[in-house]
Amino acid sequence: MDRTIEIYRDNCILSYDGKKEYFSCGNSSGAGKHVCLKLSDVLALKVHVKAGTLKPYLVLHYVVEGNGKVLRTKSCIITGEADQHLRLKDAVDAILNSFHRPKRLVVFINPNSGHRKGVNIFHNAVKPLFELCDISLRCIKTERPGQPKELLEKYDLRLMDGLVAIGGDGMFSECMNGLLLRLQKDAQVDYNNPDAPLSASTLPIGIIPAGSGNMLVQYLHGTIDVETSVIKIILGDHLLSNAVSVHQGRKLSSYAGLILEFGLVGEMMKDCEKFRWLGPKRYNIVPLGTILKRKSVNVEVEFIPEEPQKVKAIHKSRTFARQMSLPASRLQFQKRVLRLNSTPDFAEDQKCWLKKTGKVYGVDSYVVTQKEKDGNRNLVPFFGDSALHVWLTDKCSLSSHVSQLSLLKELKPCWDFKFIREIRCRGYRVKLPCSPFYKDDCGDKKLKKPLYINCDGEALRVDYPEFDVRLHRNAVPVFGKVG
Ligand SMILES: Nc1ncnc2c1ncn2[C@@H]1O[C@H](COP(=O)(O)OP(=O)(O)OP(=O)(O)O)[C@@H](O)[C@H]1O
Repeated sequence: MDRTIEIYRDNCILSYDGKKEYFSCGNSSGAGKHVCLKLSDVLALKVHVKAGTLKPYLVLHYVVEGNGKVLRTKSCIITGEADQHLRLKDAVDAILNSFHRPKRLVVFINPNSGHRKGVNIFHNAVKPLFELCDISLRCIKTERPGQPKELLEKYDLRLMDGLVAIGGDGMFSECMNGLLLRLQKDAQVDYNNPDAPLSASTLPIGIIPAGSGNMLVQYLHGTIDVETSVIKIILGDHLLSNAVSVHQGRKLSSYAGLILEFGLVGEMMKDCEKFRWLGPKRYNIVPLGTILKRKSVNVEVEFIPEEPQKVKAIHKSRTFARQMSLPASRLQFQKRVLRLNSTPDFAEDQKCWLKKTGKVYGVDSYVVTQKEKDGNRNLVPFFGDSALHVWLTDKCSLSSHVSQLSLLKELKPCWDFKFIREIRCRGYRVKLPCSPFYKDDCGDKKLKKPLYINCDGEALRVDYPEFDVRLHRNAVPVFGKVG
């Protein structure tokens, strides 16, 4: 029987058995097995030549869902005549091109993340899949902290459809910082001013888990499976994620894309850094010591409360535009993304600031917030929330505090405690009125003893008795879909 091969109209790729009764995809494991695929699950269609006979055949590579939200690749052989192959290949390639999947990626590998497997992961699990899908890669193995930021400062962004960080949350954060800072410079944004609207990125960032902390990947894909992360990047879907900026001493200290925890958790990260030689195990051991010596600190937290009405109005007035750093041609790849004045004009809102004061163990905020799903106690991540979720941990017994932190670690609701005060806001300022300070040569007040913020898994030093945090909505697209 002659096998002709066709693209069927309902978005399935199929081989036609010649009887017009059913459509099937020739399968290497045996004839007659019918595979129905959505074209959006197709990764690539490759022409191969059978050794000896020189007869060409096609191999279709596609995605299937496995258990526990994991994605896997599968392939099947499609037989037929050479002219049919050509027709099918052209048709499939045209369809795949119309999906605007990334074609050129810059990959930053942190070889020292987690169990130091980043380079192996790249060669064994990442590169082969990207190559299969004809994605050209510029691969940079980092040699020191700060390198992605340095490279991105000058990198020709026209040469990429996205960034990929192989490492942990810290590596993602560093790439995001490098990209956002570069874009602020290009757009001449006064990034040292906490109230300056952020120029958002239209270049997506992907993350492939290889670190000790892979929370962002877990949030995004519901699994920290490497192959799933690679497939999600290839498929090109992305969601808009918020970021926050941290300013102190009239300067931008950092952006964060995941978490910002001042006080106890910041101290934990600083203590963990001293035990880096222990590897990822340090995160299980060292925090116990930090919590035993926990200290509260007097704070004044001034914040701009969430105002749903107002936030909605601001969204309407946003315009659509292109990444300033990208030439028009590259934008074929970009989905239309909001060109944000991602921060509402805070200066206008000075009157709206509210204040909470007290002695606290921490002022913590999630950039990716968590919402309870369907009334049950399981939390689902929310990347584009209209406000920051901030909580103050007041003085409490050690046992209650440990219970609360354990819930937090297990990603369970942990705010139903009397000593937790919650705020939803668009930005806040932490003042440390009772922390000893001195005046430096410029007359600026500086803390005698630095305090720390856990900024996306890295310890960020607080040197000034005041710092500012601002939410920037939809600041950066991230490859993947929640779920
Ligand atoms: N080659 C390198 N050597 C050491 N540190 C690096 C290197 N490249 C990047 N870094 C820095 O390492 C930090 C942590 O990276 P990452 O999140 O990938 O690893 P992690 O294992 O999850 O975290 P940590 O190492 O802090 O436990 C990042 O802030 C990044 O700047």
